[in-house]
Amino acid sequence: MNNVLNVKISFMKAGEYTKIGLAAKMQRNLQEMIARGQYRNFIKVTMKTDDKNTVPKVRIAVLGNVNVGKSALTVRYLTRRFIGEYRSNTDLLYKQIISLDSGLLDVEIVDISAENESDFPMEQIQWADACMIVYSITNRASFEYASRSLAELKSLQNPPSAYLVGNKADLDHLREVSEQEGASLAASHAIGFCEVSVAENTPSLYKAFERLLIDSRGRPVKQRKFSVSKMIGTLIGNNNGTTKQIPINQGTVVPCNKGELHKSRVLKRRQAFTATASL
Ligand SMILES: Nc1nc2c(ncn2[C@@H]2O[C@H](COP(=O)(O)OP(=O)(O)OP(=O)(O)O)[C@@H](O)[C@H]2O)c(=O)[nH]1
Repeated sequence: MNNVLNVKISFMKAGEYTKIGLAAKMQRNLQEMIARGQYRNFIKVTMKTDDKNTVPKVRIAVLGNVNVGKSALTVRYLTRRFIGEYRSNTDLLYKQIISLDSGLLDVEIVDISAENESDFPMEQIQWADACMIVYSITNRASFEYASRSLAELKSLQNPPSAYLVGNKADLDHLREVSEQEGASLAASHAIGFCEVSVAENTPSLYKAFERLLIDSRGRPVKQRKFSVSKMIGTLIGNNNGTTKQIPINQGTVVPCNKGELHKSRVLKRRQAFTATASL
């Protein structure tokens, strides 16, 4: 049995839909090969596109206090599924091509693990074009964290677009924050707001993400330190043992170790792309 299969394809002339379709087809074939046991440990598909023909990129940071449902919310948006438990203390980078009425968007979402309440994750916020601020309606401290985060955003010179989400609306009997308080906080920052239950699949969650994507597309492109490599990467199986794949449906997840992130890992991720797993 082969342990390693490394596949690299370059489509220089094909249109975006063709490239994405071909990459998805190749990914499916590879998954079948793994299922048949032909390759065990490590499979990588890299698709390079020419620089001129790229899908616009939008980066979203999902920010909120611990346990408010940031990971569940992000995965719900990307996969329409609810997954109850996630590893804490790990920032996760999700990549997915999303189709809006206005065209395709290459969306990257960082789900920021709020390890230390007093530390505002400035690096990730500066990286992002847009920010989804999440609190739990059952936890007042998380609402206060959201309020502080919005104040921090306001103080930035070029703040990302933002949207406020009150999660766990299904737990109304445990409610500590009224819907009116959420709406007022959002209104005071002139941003959108909705309450959702990620567990129960509230449709307004999708609209909230869409709003953020549309808002951030209308903003000037951020000047970034690092050039963008045009890559859709998929890595399935085990790699070096420091990161763990989270295979969820179709797409891409990059788990980033906390320590690494704090050393600008996310900002440098295009230079040192470590691991992606199929969503
Ligand atoms: N009842 C209910 N539980 C939810 C909902 N969303 C998330 N949860 C639960 O809340 C807990 C925390 O969810 P996570 O997605 O891990 O929260 P997080 O904000 O990413 O947590 P950290 O990574 O620790 O900061 C899990 O037990 C989820 O199952 C919801 O809408 N309703």
